[in-house]
Amino acid sequence: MTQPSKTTVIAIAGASASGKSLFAETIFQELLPELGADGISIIKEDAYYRDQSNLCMDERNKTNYDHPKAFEHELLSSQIKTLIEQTEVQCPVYCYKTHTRTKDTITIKPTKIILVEGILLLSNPELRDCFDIKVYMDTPLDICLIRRIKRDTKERERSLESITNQYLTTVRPMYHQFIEPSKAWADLVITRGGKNRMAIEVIKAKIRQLSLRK
Ligand SMILES: Nc1ncnc2c1ncn2[C@@H]1O[C@H](COP(=O)(O)OP(=O)(O)O)[C@@H](O)[C@H]1O
Ligand SMILES: Nc1ccn([C@@H]2O[C@H](COP(=O)(O)O)[C@@H](O)[C@H]2O)c(=O)n1
Repeated sequence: MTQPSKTTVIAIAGASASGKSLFAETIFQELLPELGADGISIIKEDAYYRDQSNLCMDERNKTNYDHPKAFEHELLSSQIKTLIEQTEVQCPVYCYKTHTRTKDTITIKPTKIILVEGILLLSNPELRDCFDIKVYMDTPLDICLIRRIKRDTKERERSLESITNQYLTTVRPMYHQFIEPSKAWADLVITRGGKNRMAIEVIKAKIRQLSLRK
């Protein structure tokens, strides 16, 4: 994106449980002391899953959460553009248990560096255009599945049966249809997940360099 503003927006995309959150959170936590809260922030694409409060739980359970239509990408891109214009936004808050947004929002203030992480960030042309640097976490799908099972049973209150059903019906097919092809748009492809120390250091060095810009 051609952007004379002081903001740099970095996308971190890739399969579910490929390590996007860990990678983004590690960079954020390690740079926060030097860049400060007005220097760096994180936005999660998951916060922009569509509100489903009008649907009953049975209907919500049937949603394909790995299809681009499940996200309000137009709200995400418009909020990124608002932040680039140096105006704060109200980011939705999403609940994986109820499959919908809560009534709360979180204020996100403009920062010099914005990290955005999510599965389908590079699949949407308008959204893609918002990013100055596009990173793709290229973790093998079997490793992602093992990590997703561990994470979703512990943190998202899912049963093994629901995880494996969802994986076979939507997660895996949508990965092949939308996520894997979006790797072609990436500037950097990261192997070995959210603990790839060299990749973390390379992105941190680039962010430090960009943060010195007026
Ligand atoms: N390189 C890695 N080694 C071990 N565990 C990892 C690694 N990368 C990520 N994880 C773990 O795998 C799980 C999924 O990672 P997460 O960052 O939540 O993925 P994503 O945001 O892509 O869905 C988390 O529990 C995380 O701590
Ligand atoms: N109600 C929901 C919403 C999303 N998911 C799954 O989350 C995955 C994306 O988040 P990651 O942190 O894993 O990247 C996506 O694969 C959806 O299947 C869900 O299970 N329930």
